[in-house]
Parts: sequence; structure tokens; C-alpha cells
Amino acid sequence: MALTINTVNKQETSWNTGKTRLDLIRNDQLLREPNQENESHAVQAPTSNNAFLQPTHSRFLAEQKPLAVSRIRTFATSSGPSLSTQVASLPTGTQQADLKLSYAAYRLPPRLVKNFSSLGLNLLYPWQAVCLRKAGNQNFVYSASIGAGKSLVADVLMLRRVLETGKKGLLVLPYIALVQEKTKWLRAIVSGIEKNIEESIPGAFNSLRRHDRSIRVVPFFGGSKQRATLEDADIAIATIEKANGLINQAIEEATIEDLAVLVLDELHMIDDPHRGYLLEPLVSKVRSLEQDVQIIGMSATLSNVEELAKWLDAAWYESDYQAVPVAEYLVHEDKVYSANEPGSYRSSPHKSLKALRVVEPSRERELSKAKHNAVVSLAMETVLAGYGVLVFCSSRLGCQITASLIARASPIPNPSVSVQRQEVLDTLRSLMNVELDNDLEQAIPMGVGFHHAGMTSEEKDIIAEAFDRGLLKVLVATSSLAAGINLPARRVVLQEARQGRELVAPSMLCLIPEKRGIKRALLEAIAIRLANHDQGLQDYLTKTLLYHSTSIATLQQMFMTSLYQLEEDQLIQIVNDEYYATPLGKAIVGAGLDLDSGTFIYTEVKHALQHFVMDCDLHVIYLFTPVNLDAKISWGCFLNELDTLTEPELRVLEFTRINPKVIQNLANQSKDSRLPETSPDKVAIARVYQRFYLALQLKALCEEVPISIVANRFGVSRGAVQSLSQSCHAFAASMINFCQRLDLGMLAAVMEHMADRLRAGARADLLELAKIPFVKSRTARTLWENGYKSLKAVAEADTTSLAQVLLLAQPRKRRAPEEEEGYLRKIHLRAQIVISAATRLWEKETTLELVDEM
Ligand SMILES: Nc1ncnc2c1ncn2[C@@H]1O[C@H](COP(=O)(O)OP(=O)(O)OP(=O)(O)O)[C@@H](O)[C@H]1O
Repeated sequence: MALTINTVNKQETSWNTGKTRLDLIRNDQLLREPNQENESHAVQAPTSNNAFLQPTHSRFLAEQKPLAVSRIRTFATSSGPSLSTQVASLPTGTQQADLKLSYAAYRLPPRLVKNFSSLGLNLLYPWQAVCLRKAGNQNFVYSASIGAGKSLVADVLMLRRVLETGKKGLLVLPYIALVQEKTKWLRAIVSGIEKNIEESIPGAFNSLRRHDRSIRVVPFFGGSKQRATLEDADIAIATIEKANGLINQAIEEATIEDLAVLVLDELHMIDDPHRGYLLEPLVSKVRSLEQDVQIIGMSATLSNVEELAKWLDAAWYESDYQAVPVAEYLVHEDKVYSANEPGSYRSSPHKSLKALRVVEPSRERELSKAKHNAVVSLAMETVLAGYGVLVFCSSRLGCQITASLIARASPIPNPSVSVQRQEVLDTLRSLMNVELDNDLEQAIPMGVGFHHAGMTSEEKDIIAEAFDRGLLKVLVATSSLAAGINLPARRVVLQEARQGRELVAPSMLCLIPEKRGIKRALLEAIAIRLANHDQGLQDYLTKTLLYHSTSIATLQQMFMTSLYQLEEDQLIQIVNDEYYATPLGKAIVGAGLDLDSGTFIYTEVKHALQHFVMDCDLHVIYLFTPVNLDAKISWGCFLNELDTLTEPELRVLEFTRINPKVIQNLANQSKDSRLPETSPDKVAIARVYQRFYLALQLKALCEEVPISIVANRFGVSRGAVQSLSQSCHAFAASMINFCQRLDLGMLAAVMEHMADRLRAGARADLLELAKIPFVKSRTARTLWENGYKSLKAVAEADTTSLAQVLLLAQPRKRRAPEEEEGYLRKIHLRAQIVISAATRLWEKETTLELVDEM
């Protein structure tokens, strides 16, 4: 099978309110079952003499010939999901009482029920009600399809627990974006609710003054400077790494007894060796405490709910409810087959299949491959019915090519849509300091966007938002789009059916040595003093998932070997049969580093302390450059950069043991040449070169070189430069923590200053201006050069003068005279926004200063 088509009749959701608009589903005309008509309409290709043709389109069409779309013929019937089944499955006011959130057994305060209701959640789906009944106060694992409404179950259980016990809840999510989104949502849900101590545990919050009793929902993710703790929150929402750190800290500081509920979203990530491997020790630690913490785990893709429930000693539930019925099809060559009906490929893969529809061959050269032709036709079928389509591709290049084919087959928009799409392009251009990608320039006017990791997050946000608003009709993306985004698509096309769709593998041995391992779990347990002798550590291991899937003898062997290696690596020491973490062991755990990176960094820090170059920024930048990024070096670019280094920077090069001759030799060899990594020493050296190459990119960002130019200079994508700078914030925070724990406070302070500068993407003198939202380094520099040198100066600026300066910071672009006025209005509006943001910041800072002085 070359391609899978999922025709998704997706509820349109407005992400900030969570409100569903079900009428769209009822009115849906798109998902005509193939038996409803014998032939889909032939699609009219855009023609260049169309009356609506705008200047941009004539340019576009001059460069790119429009493509005619092939017909899709239907010659077999499919039962598919019917609309009536779908409607019947939705909760209505007349259904049973336990679907109401106010149902007494759910024990939710009326204000909470009201808040849910104001965000569109009045009635539970029946499966959600079953979950709430089954879960009670015990551990609970459940699985339901994407968008089925899993979060509501966890929210109710967590909030109830927090309110009733007066203790804390910790919600673990895999991505920063999800943490931010969930924080907003939960803050809205708990607004106006006070910790209700009188009705629950007497005394829990009695000492709090009235204004302290609102529920604090606090996000935790990498990169924040403060050493925030669970103490600061009633509901903590954290990424996996951060959550593990919070638990470690709470155990170490003996405040863990304040935790009452732990929620793990996307529990299937426990099987992910890169991101999720910390989930297992995190949960195992909580389980090994002798206290009543309710653990709730959920996921859409758990193939092993029962096993996980056994591990967690939990009740469990698997729902097959689909909030939105999904009709799934497989496309092979030019034929469309049903994927999940009786007699389909999935239910009987060996039988010969009857195709439901066929895409007629195209006369267009570019669509001569059946796969391209099918993707374009299926996408256009949905677009012409007035709905959005998501197309997933496995590579960035594939995205751009597919987007441009679909754009060429798209109909000419009317003038008002055309103007709005031009505005999207303008916003994208204003982010960049180089020309916009040609593919985007051509696709967006036709209502098609793409989204992949080579783009910056701002570019991706603008495009996803335009699709969400319905301004773009097709979004072609890699899996970069997949994280938690709820977009209004009626059809999802997945190219290359076998990629990225695997369910969780049955292997669940997260703690096996090859995957980060038991070694780190033991070091953590020792460092946070969860256990410090054999018996205690073994008890801890019995709480892990590994214990449930490995023989005792193997586990015993792993236990002994790991402790021996930890001692060898000087991460623990043994005194009178008791284990203690060394300062290095504690620093690695405290900073949330993996063992391998921790020991490498320690060697590097020790080295730097002997020769530290203080008359330039490069050495300190090098020290907080992340160590475990898999970045490819372009040796030619590396060599060019060496020519630009100043004398102090060349000293950094020398002290980090980098040999320019090696770079020169590799630059003269083939494009893909690499340093050998045949021994641990060589691996470490290769890591140093790679880190230095990334440090040079970070140095350029600190010098206010725009992301797009850094990307060009180093031969990488803009997205890669941006994610380097983002991962660098989190890494810098760990490095600072690491140095502080090793009593290297001075080094930590220097790094802290530099981390602030990197966050602002600006030199030291611009730090203050760069704090203003929407002011990037280039704008900050322009403001500074035009006399606006402080927050106060911007706050007091007059809008017209500031707009003039903002105009100077925009990339120059020729505009048609009729577009100019709208553009100037936008800049004026932006000036107003910047002034009010600066005013708010300035007022906040002055208030803080006053408080400090009191
Ligand atoms: N009982 C309900 N009634 C109406 N809308 C609901 C209900 N439960 C959930 N929703 C809405 O359905 C949408 C999807 O819910 P949610 O995000 O909780 O799904 P999910 O199963 O957690 O999805 P994912 O697998 O993507 O994490 C949200 O907009 C949510 O507000």
C-alpha cells in the first residue's frame, strides 16, 4: 500500500474554549458514502482568465502552470460510519443523570460544574461516566481514541482529589506546548474556586488567609531560571523531565507527602527511549512511598492497558468510543479500498480486495505517478466541498512538493480571501530577514500551507492558525504538526501508510540497560535518599515495570552490575554497606542530566576551569551548548567560521582542544565526512567538535544575527537553529543547576547572564527592550538606535512616531499602492500593542521595585 487515506469527519473545536460545534457534523455533506453518487464532480482547474485573478496570482500562474484534477469514480458501496449512529452517540440532556457533571456521586463543587459548563462541557459521554465510576479513588489506567475526551476524565479526578484532600496534584505532559495550553485551560476551570477546607480535611488550609485560597495552577518546563518546587503550586503541570525533577526534590526535601494525585497523559510514551524513559522511575518512586497518591494514566495508543494496570495496581478501562466517527481508507496505486469494514484489508489482509473508488489517470506530467495524482484529487475533493484537509508526509521536501502540486490544482480565491492570504504572507515575511521560501509564496495565495521542522515555531504557528481560521484549506505537514493540535480537518491523508503509525510495541522494558537504564534509576533513588541499602533499593525495584517483565535472576544481575558501575564512575560511594551519592552523582540527578552527558560535561567543566577565556563570550556560550543534539557539521561552513574568529575566540578553540587542521582536512573531503567514533575517546572528541559548531551558531544569535541568516551561514534549516536556541535554554538551566550543586557558583553566575542574553537574542544593551512581547532582536536594535533605549521610553512613546521606527525594522518589500494603506494600518496597530505591552511591563517592574524597597 502506498498510501492510507483517513477520511475524518472531525468535530471542529475552538481550542481555547474547548467548545464543540456539533452542528457542523450533522450538516456534513462531504462524507458522501460512495454509494450516494456514482461519480464525483470533475474539478475545474484554475484558469488564467478568471475574473477574480489578482496580481499575485497572475505572477504565480505565469510561473506555475495550473493542474487539472482527475475525477474520482465510485463503483462499489461502503457502509462506513453513518451520521445517525454518530448523532445517537452524543450525550443529550434527556439521558441518564450520571452523565451530568453535577451528579452527586462525582462530588464536584457547583462552581466547578459551572466553570466546566461555561467552557461547553455540560454532559459526560457515557464512556467518561463509566471511567469516573470505575476509578473512584484508586489508581486508574484508561485508553480511548484521539479526541474522545480523555482529558475531561483526568481533570475531574484530579480536581476532585485536590479539592477534597487539600493536597497537590501533578499532571505530566510530554511537550512544553501542551503544558502551556493545559495551564490556560485549568486556570479557567478553577477560576473562582477556593480550596474548600471546611468540607474536606479539617485543618489542611485553615492557616491560609482568604486571599491565599485560590487554586494555583503552575506550569513547569525546562529553561525557567527559578528553582521552582511543588510547594509553589496546588496543581503542577510539568513536562516529563521537569516532573521527575519535582518528584526528586520533593522526596529529598521530605515534602512529597503533600502530593495526592499524579496524572500521566500520553502514558504510551513510557516506551519512548528518548523522552518517556523517565516516566517509569518517576512513577516507581511515587509507588514506593508509603502514602496514598492516586495515579491516573491515559493514552490513545495503549496496546497494553492491562499490563500497565497490573504494574500500577490500578483499575482499568478501554473505550472504543470515537467522538468523531472515522472512515478509514487505503489507497494503492489509483484505487481506494475500505480499511476497516468487514472484508477490508485490515480484517482479512490476505483476501483479494474490491476497490470502492478509482482515481482516473491524469494527463498532467507532474501527476503521472498514481500516488501524487490520488493525493491531489482526494485533497481537492474535500476543498471543493468547502472543508479543510490535512496531508501528512514523511519528509520536509515531500511536504513542499506535495503542497505545491495541490496549490497548482487549487481554485482561484475571491478577492477578499486573496487579500487575507496576502496578509498571512506579509506576517510571514515580517518574521524573516531573507526572502520567503518560493514554495510558500506560491502555495499560500492558493490556500495551501506547509508545516515542518525546518521552519521556526512562529512560522508554523502563523500557518497553523491560518488553517484553523479556514483561510488555508490544505495543510501539508510532517509529524511536526501532530503534537496536541486540534485542527478543523474533514479529511486526513497519510502518505506512506507504514510510517509513524505504529502502535506501542509490546516491549515495555523501559529500564533495560540499553535504554538509559536501571543505573540512572538507582543513582536517583540513592541521591534523593529514597533508599540507601540493598534491601531498600530492591524494594524500590519491585515497584518498577521492569520487575513485572524480567526474571528475578536477571534483575539481580542487573542490580549488582549497575551498582558496581556507578561506583566505578564515582557517582556513588559505599560506606558501611550503605550507598551515598557523590557530589557529582547528586549534581547529575539534580540537574536532570543523563549519566552519559553528565560525566562528559563534568570533564568539560573541569577542563574549562583550568583555562577560562574571559575576554570574549564564546567560552561561556560553549559551556551551555547542549551536548546531546544530533547535529550534522558542514565542515566547509565550519572552516569559513574559523576565519571570522577574534584572537580571544581562537584561544577558546585551542582550550577546547579543537584542531583547525582537522577541520580543514574534513572540509577538503566529501560532503558527508565525519570524525571517527571508534572508541570512547574518539566519541568524546567528535562530541567536542559538534558542540563547538553549535556554539558558533549560538554566538551568532547572541550577536543579533537573525535566525534565517544563521541558518544560511551554517547550512542548516531555520527550524534547526531555532530548536538549538530553545533547547539551549533548558540545557543552560541544567548547567547552572549542575554548577551550583558542584559549588561552582561563579561559573553558574556567568552562565546565567549569558542565558538571559540568548533568551532575548540580543546583546547586553538591548536586554531590557527585548523583554517586550513582540519585540525581537532586530526591532529592539532599531528602537535603540532611534532613541528608545528603555522600557520607559517605549511606554511613553507616541504611537505615530513609534510606528515610523517599527517600519524601519520591517524587511523591505514592494507592495501594490492599494495594499500600502492596509500595511501601514497594521504597523500602527502593532505600535499600539508594543506601547501597551511596554507600559504593562514597566508598571510591573516599578511596582516590584517598590515592594522590594518596602
Ligand atoms: N463530554 C463532552 N462533551 C462535549 N465535549 C467534550 C466532552 N468531553 C470532551 N469534549 C471535548 O472534546 C474535545 C477533545 O477532548 P480531549 O482533548 O479531552 O480529548 P483527548 O481524548 O484527551 O484527546 P487527545 O487524544 O488528543 O489527547 C475537546 O474540545 C473537549 O472539550
